[in-house]
Amino acid sequence: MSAILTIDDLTVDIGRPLVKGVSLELQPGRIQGLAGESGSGKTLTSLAVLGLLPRQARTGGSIRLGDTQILGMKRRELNRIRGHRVAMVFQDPSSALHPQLTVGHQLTDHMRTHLGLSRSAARDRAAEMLERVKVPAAAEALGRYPHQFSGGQRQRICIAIALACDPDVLLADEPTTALDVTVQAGILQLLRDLATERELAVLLVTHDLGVMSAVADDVAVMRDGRIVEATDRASLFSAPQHEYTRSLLAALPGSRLEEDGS
Ligand SMILES: Nc1ncnc2c1ncn2[C@@H]1O[C@H](COP(=O)(O)OP(=O)(O)OP(=O)(O)O)[C@@H](O)[C@H]1O
Repeated sequence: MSAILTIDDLTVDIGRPLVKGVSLELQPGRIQGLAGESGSGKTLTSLAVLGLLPRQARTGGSIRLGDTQILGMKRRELNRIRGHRVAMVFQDPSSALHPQLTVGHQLTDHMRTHLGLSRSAARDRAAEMLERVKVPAAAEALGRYPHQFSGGQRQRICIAIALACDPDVLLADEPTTALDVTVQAGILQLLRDLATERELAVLLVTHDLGVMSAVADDVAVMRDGRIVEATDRASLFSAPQHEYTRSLLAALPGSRLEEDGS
């Protein structure tokens, strides 16, 4: 299958080299995990895809969406791609939503801008999207404000907004880290289902290999700006090749228990 997004030998330098030759391919319907400890360059890699790096950042290599080179694209051109063909979900759903605008307003604004839908068509689609991400009482939910929802429901709303314009690629940066453990699994399952049914290519950035083991098809492990290991999920967890990957796996709660024999 051909890649929808291809990152090739990406470098990011902000006063010093921070991403040092990262290559990744995202395929439709698959979740590509990007793991590694804090500061390894995961977020800078996803920000580069969105063209959201700080102005002083110098980049090298290429990022192609289909056949289009998007690294170094002008802001105006990127705005058309961002939110429409490439969408994003961040760690903290509370700060991603505007507190003083209803959920319906935020969902429909986005669709009207990118898809040119009429007010009523956008509203119908917004209700459908909320239903799909399993926000209860979707039609009434459109008239409510973000603070009237739980953290997990807010993240579902962010996912609905991200997917409202039917993007090809979803970048999810620590999408469950800010959430209660009890709701994390539901959000991950939702991402898994959406990737499959919408042929969505997902880049899932997280430091948590437990999250990776739940949903990623493929996992790349980053350390100090480089990918040190990239393989399918089963191989990574059953036969990690790199010492650093093994140390990350050993830090997972389940493996500690196994080592203790308890
Ligand atoms: N605007 C910036 N200016 C200078 N250095 C930066 C900037 N943004 C990030 N860095 C540095 O780049 C490195 C990689 O950061 P990045 O946020 O990509 O890591 P990460 O793997 O996503 O970690 P985390 O999980 O903590 O977000 C870190 O050393 C960080 O301090």
